[in-house]
Amino acid sequence: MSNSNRLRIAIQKGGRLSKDCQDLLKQLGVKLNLREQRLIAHSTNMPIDVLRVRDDDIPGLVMDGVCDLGIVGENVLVEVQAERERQGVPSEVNKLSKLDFGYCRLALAWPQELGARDKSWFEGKRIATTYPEILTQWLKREGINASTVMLTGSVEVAPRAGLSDAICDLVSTGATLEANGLIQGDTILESNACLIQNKDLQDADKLALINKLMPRLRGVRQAKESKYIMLHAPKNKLDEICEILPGSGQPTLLALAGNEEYVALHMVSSETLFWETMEQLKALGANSILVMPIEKMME
Ligand SMILES: Nc1ncnc2c1ncn2[C@@H]1O[C@H](COP(=O)(O)OP(=O)(O)OP(=O)(O)O)[C@@H](O)[C@H]1O
Ligand SMILES: O=P(O)(O)OC[C@H]1O[C@H](OP(=O)(O)OP(=O)(O)O)[C@H](O)[C@@H]1O
Ligand SMILES: [Mg+2]
Repeated sequence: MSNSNRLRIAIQKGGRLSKDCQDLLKQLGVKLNLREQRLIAHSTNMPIDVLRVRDDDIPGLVMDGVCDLGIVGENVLVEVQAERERQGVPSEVNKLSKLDFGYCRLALAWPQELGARDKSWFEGKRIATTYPEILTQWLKREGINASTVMLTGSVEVAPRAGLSDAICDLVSTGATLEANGLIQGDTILESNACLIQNKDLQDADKLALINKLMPRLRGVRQAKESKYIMLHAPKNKLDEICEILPGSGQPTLLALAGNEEYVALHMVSSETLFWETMEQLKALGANSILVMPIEKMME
């Protein structure tokens, strides 16, 4: 168990998730004294310490109570959980929230020159992966008898190097597969970054701090999805204009100095305005249409 009375959060030190994690903590109002080489960063305005580690270590640190919270890809979380379950080691965590970054999928791929293949082709083949537990479970579910070759990096070069017949690796844009002459097959897991909590956490002060941060997290996410919309609308077309604005329950209407026919309409929309909607608004006589980002929200 963490013996510090400061909330300990594990994040990835370097790599795909580290910048998003640091940005998220900043948006939550956590000020950090980050020094590149340091393992621990202390918050200067909250009783929080941030541990910067390899992403593979994050689930275990949270499961074992070394850290109270962690931000990690679901792919790594599921892999570590499966490995621990097989070994009979505690593997539960509370998943507090899925986050809106780190989206990728774990997919099968094979050399392009083989052309289209179905699942049965994998029978008896060697598949290189960093995720042997997830892959083995999938192969079992599908009734495919194939062997896994564990590689911690450069999985995409394994077929060319003669280490395997196919791979099972993370894909986002597909550029890595393409650059290595591989075709993407079945997706076996979709993943986002997520926020996890040690399931035995009982310290009242730490729980209170988490309860303070969670509404902020929801507020950050809601703000990202919402827009503040302002426009000038002809009074006689207000109903039609409101009808095409997404989520315009109770817009604010303001008089325009020296203009009896128009009003200013302000509203928070739960989604952005597409160009097509803006063109429709314009056709109804609206003008000065502004769509602005919202930084924070609290309802
Ligand atoms: N191409 C991608 N696009 C978006 N997210 C990705 C992508 N590749 C990986 N991720 C997510 O980011 C996480 C970290 O990826 P990264 O490549 O930095 O890991 P790593 O090389 O294992 O780093 P570490 O040194 O921390 O072990 C992955 O586990 C996954 O959840
Ligand atoms: O489909 P793409 O957009 O090309 O992304 C997929 C690649 O991204 C990840 O690696 P990363 O670039 O993070 O480097 P790493 O292999 O050193 O971890 C992943 O392991 C793939 O190799
Ligand atoms: Mg890693």
